[in-house]
Amino acid sequence: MSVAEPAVADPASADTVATDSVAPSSPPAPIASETAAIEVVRLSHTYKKHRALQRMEFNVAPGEIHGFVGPNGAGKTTTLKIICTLMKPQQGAVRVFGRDVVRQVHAVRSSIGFMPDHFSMYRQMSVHEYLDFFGAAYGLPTKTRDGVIKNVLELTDMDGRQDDLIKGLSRGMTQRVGLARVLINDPSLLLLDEPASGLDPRARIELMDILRALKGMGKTVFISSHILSELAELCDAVTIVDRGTTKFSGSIDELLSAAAGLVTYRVVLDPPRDGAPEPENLSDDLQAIPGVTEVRKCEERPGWLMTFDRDVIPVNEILGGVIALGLPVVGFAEEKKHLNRAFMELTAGGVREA
Ligand SMILES: Nc1ncnc2c1ncn2[C@@H]1O[C@H](COP(=O)(O)OP(=O)(O)OP(=O)(O)O)[C@@H](O)[C@H]1O
Repeated sequence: MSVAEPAVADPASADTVATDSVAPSSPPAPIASETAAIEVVRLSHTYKKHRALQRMEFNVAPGEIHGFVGPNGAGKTTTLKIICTLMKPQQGAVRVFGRDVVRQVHAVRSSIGFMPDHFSMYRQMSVHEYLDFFGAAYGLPTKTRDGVIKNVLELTDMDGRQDDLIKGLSRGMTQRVGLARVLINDPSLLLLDEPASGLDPRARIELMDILRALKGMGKTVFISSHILSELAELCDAVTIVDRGTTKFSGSIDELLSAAAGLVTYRVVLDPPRDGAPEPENLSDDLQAIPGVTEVRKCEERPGWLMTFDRDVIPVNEILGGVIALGLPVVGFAEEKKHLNRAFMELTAGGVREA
């Protein structure tokens, strides 16, 4: 990593670093609030003879958390590397806050923080030494670095861990240090390639909470994953890609309506008093409600998952059917997990379950 030209990622992972940049002679012009955080326009990329991206097209609005989802080999990492200026677009254009990733590479780099899917850490360093190293690489003056490091450790819920050695950290903690690293230059846009991969459920939830807090600070978060359900609760919008093409790009609500009529609702019942068992045949009773196609117990949270086709039977009739059974209903809400079904329809490859 060069100090004068802070890399936004592990340079070793770059295939073709964009080098024909034009150094800005004056500070970049202010960004209009309506300018898209990311614009990908008819982006194509071929590795030797293998076409990885074919006229990929989508926009990311500023301030949103935007999921980038696709099966293995769909082209997510290639797209991310082009957005973060580690590779040049062969065809098409990419702009970050209105700035071209080839012609305005310095301005783009100063506005982004990229966390690759695999990144090497200096395992013998303490957390503070590691972040201080990257702070220096980003050109932060020595006297301000400690304050910045304190801030990014707070943001990533790592305060008090600055003296821990990186080699002793769990995978979840290591990911947080990686996130702290990309926050060092206070980027407006975070590009995160599969940040939740390999994390246990608790670490995933904690990571998602941190990303929500970063959104609350006005940052735009672009996050890739194989797993749509992992992002559904987090994201405002999602782009689904398969075999290098965009299959869907829009809000989660638009994705829901683009999906087939099949939906899953989670019904939560007031638990029986004094540890008494749930009513017998509960599953069969729910299954017997007209229009219900599948019933199963929710594994992660309390409640039962009921699947039905809302184009065939209105949601309120299903709820009416549950209440008519005399069950003490305390919750009835749509499960975003059935987005997986939309994903399966939109992609040929399918989704890897968490
Ligand atoms: N350096 C490379 N040389 C040749 N082919 C490559 C190279 N990098 C990626 N590819 C191929 O390009 C396609 C897109 O790969 P990419 O890594 O962008 O997909 P991805 O969606 O990130 O996949 P994954 O989720 O598995 O990381 C894949 O078929 C992949 O094998």
